[in-house]
Amino acid sequence: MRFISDTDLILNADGSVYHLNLLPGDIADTIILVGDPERVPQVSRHFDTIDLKKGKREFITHTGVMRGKRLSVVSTGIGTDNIDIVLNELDALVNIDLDTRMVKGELNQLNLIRIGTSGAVQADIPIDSLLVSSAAIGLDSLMHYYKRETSAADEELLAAFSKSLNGSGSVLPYFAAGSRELISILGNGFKQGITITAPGFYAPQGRSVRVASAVPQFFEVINQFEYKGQRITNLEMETAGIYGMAAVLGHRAISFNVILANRATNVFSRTPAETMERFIGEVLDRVVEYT
Ligand SMILES: O=P(O)(O)O[C@H]1O[C@H](CO)[C@@H](O)[C@H]1O
Ligand SMILES: O=c1cc[nH]c(=O)[nH]1
Repeated sequence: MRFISDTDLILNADGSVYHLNLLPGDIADTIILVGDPERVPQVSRHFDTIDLKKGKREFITHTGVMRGKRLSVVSTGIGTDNIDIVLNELDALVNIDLDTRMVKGELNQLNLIRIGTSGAVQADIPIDSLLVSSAAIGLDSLMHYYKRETSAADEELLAAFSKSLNGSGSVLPYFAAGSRELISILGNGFKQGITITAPGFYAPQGRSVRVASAVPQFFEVINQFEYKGQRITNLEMETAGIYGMAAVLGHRAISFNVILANRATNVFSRTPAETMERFIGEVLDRVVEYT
């Protein structure tokens, strides 16, 4: 088995992983991932006990127990560059012996459940609704750096999308599916669709403020793309990285999108905090009951 060097996996003086500042045992095997660090206490206030609070930079973790189920909530900050860090370090906490720096003989599988905000791209997806990402297309480049296997069907969809987005070839997208098992257990009854994970909030999501977009028709392509009955439903900034990294590391992931904006109708929620609060409660109820 391969020894993992001091610079491949950096540990702090107390033995904790470099960015998350966590030790093995600090996390549960079911983890809620949120972008905004301020959403961490909004989730953990539903726990009956909070046994651990740690953090560094934007990566805040609370671990506790809700109705007998041990849960962690971890903030990732914004973007898939942070997802690379969070998923690798969470995996290291459960699958690498940090004393010997060897991969464990028996691997552990985490349940990773994202609750994030998002913008819908279809007029029929209401603001203040919850949507599950069946899969995601990453317009960032994270998963191009990892060896991975993809199915022929996924590659076909991706090729069709890539062709319609950029004849010029300036964007190299990747496709990553969520855990079918988690989606059928936890996502039952919610609208589902393909999420676009963008490497930014403004031009990379088709927004125009002062500088013109270099990818013409970005929004129209995303809004009109259809492949064998599948369509793109929403835009955000982490899900493709979470789905891609969870798959290569052997974990299960599902992403819940709290729809605060509708980009097709240009309407933004008037009650973003209340909507988030309601769906945190709903998702946690399902997580506690079914995982
Ligand atoms: O609400 P969170 O989880 O941060 O997610 C969304 O909000 C941020 C942009 O405002 C991006 O991180 C996007 O993915
Ligand atoms: O439009 C939106 C709303 C929330 N988060 C995003 O990334 N985009």
